[in-house]
Amino acid sequence: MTDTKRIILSSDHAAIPLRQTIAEHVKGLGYEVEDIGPTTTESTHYPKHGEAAARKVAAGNVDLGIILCGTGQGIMMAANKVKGIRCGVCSDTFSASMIRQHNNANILSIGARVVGEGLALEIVNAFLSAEFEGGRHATRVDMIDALED
Ligand SMILES: O=C(CO)[C@H](O)[C@H](O)COP(=O)(O)O
Repeated sequence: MTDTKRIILSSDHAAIPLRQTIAEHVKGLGYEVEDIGPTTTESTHYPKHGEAAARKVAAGNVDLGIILCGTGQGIMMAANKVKGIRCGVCSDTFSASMIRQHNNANILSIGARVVGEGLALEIVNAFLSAEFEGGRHATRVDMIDALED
């Protein structure tokens, strides 16, 4: 495990069982997990759940986030509207490593209607075990962040 300790999770109604499975998995890896729900399967709106997790990551209350909706796309779009957030949707382990190594992503988004549980856990492992490489990638990430100003 890297120095990263605190992980926040959120989702909409489409991803509750997978989110809870990921939360237990991440706890088992030794991370401190804050799962901000929701816990009922009542239909809800993914932008507010993406925003809630993103604001905590952006504020430095946690180190990284994992967010989910049906496709992972809508909640990613919402999270990326919060200043300081770099969130990517991943359906494969290579991308999950690369969004950390090259893009310094601070939130991973997963589509619960896209990937099965086994692959989702591998994606989470890849994201959490990768580290930002800096160097030329830092220049490019700085350029992304400058677009917020
Ligand atoms: O994937 C999503 C957003 O990108 C949502 O989970 C999805 O749109 C929810 O759909 P429904 O209300 O039909 O369950």
